[in-house]
Amino acid sequence: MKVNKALTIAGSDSGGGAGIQADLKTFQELGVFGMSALTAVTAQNTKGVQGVYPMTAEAVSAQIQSIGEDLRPDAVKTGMLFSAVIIESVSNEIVRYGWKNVVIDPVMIAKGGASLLQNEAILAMKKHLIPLSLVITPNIPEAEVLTDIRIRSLEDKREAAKKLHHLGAKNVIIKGGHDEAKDIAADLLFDGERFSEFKSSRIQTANTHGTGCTYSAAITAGLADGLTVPEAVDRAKKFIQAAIENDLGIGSGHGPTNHWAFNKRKKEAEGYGC
Ligand SMILES: Nc1ncnc2c1ncn2[C@@H]1O[C@H](COP(=O)(O)OP(=O)(O)O)[C@@H](O)[C@H]1O
Ligand SMILES: Cc1ncc(COP(=O)(O)OP(=O)(O)O)c(N)n1
Repeated sequence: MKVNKALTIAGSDSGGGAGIQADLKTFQELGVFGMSALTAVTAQNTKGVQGVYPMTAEAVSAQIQSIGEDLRPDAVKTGMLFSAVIIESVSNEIVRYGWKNVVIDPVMIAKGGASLLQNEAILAMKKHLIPLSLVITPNIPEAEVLTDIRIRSLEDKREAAKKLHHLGAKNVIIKGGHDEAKDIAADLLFDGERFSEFKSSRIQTANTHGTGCTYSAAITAGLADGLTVPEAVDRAKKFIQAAIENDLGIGSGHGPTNHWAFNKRKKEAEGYGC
């Protein structure tokens, strides 16, 4: 049996809804063997982030090397990277191992407003990491910071996507979660030549903690499985839609999504449901 493997390089969310916990749950649900390199520990729950405790850049490199020297991932994603030195170490390791299926979720700010990336790290992300990406998945505020384009329309999104492609990302997905006035959650994909949109109905809920992490992890799992970028995005969109629609209703703030929902729905469709 061929086992497909995916690595997440990201921060820990003690509340389990975002970060490395969301990534590993998503990998598991999509049948991919999950591995992790921790960049920071956050004390976090559905109400917000109470503390951020970064790892040293050496510790991040050492974890990635342990995986690179032995288990060899089929796809890699990055999430919260926190500092310029961690970004440089991660970029160096990606180059060292020649990893190509690289998904960058340029995590900057948690839903409650806490900063998960230092301001001076943005330049390092643009210079060192984005050129190594097969896919980058910014939300609208992140795309605005990375491109200096104010995004108010589809045309603005297209301009921002082109600029991110110019920075070296082979495929750019600008996510529509923050377009709250629209009843459709539309994610725009640009592959350097063509634009396409992946759409779903917008669900009215406060329980969207970790949507970006879960979505980018699902794309990474798809790439590890050998799907093309559009195929991986299409499946990831269905995965996140099911996860938001069936939220767990736990915690008193922005609750987590439901990582079981996609497979539960699939099993029910196949006649295994109760
Ligand atoms: N309320 C919602 N209803 C349906 N889909 C959503 C909703 N909020 C976010 N999404 C989807 O979740 C994924 C993550 O998007 P987004 O929430 O913008 O990321 P982030 O967590 O990084 O801010 C995207 O596919 C987006 O379209
Ligand atoms: C440790 C950690 N990493 C990433 C995030 C951000 O997750 P995201 O999927 O963007 O969801 P929200 O924070 O916006 O709900 C995080 N919170 N913690």
